[in-house]
Amino acid sequence: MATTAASPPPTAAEDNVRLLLPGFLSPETCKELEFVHRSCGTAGYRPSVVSTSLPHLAATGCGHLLLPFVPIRERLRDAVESFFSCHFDLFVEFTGLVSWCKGASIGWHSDDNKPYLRQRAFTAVCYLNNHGKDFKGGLLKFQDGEPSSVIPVAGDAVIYTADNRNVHCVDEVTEGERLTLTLWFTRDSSFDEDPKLLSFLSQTSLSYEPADQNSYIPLPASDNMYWFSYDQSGFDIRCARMHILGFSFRASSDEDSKSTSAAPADDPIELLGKPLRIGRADDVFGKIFANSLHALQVVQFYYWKAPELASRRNQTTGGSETVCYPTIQVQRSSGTELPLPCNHGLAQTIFGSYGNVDSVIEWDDVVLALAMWENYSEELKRKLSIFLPNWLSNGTIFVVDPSEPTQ
Ligand SMILES: O=C(O)CCC(=O)C(=O)O
Ligand SMILES: [Fe+2]
Repeated sequence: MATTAASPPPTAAEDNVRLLLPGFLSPETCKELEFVHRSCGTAGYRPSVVSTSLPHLAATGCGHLLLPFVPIRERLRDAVESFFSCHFDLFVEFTGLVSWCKGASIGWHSDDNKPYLRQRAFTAVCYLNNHGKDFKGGLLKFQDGEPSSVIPVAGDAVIYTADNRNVHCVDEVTEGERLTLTLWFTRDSSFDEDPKLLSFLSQTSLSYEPADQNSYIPLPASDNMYWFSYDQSGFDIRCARMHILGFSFRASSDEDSKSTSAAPADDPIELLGKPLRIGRADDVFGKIFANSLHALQVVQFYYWKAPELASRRNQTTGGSETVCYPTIQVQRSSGTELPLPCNHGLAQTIFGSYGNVDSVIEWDDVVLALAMWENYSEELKRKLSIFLPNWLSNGTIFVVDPSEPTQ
């Protein structure tokens, strides 16, 4: 008589437990997500990590910046449901951009290994920049099965089960900033991220007036969320991101700069929530930004679009295209730099230096970037005003076909 032995638990080697998806995101999408993260990121949940979660975006006046994530979440969920054969079963539990900065690592673990993480069924990690070029270290390794390690390449994604068939670790990042988009999927609808996001969006993004700039100006969260601490020292992430690109925050007017030096604010960090300007060496840009995050978003946009701006400039000087620049003066003065506590050397060490940052900038390009950023934000806001009523009536976030009538 045949005996039926209890089957051993499946191992990673013999089951479909993970899949690498090369080139899942386009280079342009990686750059767009990098722009969002470097404009909006806050101190992460672990040391040496900066993160941008979707609820954070929705709660800080940047609900429109959720839009680039929507098709990616959908495509990743389809890929996970199809590979793990669990069609129409999954909800997104968490979506976030994560920077693993110098010193960041995580030891062997599975992603559902804590009582409060049991709801996680699958993980998806998309890499937004490149091992070797943008950072050193930071390989993803699995204890068992194939592929046994993943070398991050911009655009590649890896999907895996969140249980103990995928015990994994990330080697320490020794230089630069390793950027990922991480999602967890759950079968338990009570952990669905969408209702939380919709609740924030319905509080902040329901009214839409075309050309209302206030509707896309970011609102800073509490200052401590931007404090990156490292070995007894630290810096404000907003200042550090500006500094890495060669800019600094300046007082909003000469009057202000006098009062700033005469009567410094109790906590200078609070100045980052108030109107200010930006400068570079002896130059001060004439535009007054609503707060530091507004300025940072424009500077990061300028950095994202730098190659396009340079080629536009060449075309313009060649006479083939006329670009209308708004007039914004640049003053040559030492313009008071805000007295902010920012350990610049440490910021440079933690984030490394970015590629393709010119030491000399064309202020005309910053003016053009500002106009392009306004158009970009306006367009996303307009799209959100079409999508949001559909999302609210469905209770989920999905790509809406704009040609379909609103429900
Ligand atoms: O970023 C990766 O490669 C994996 C991240 C990870 O293991 C985690 O966040 O739990
Ligand atoms: Fe993990």
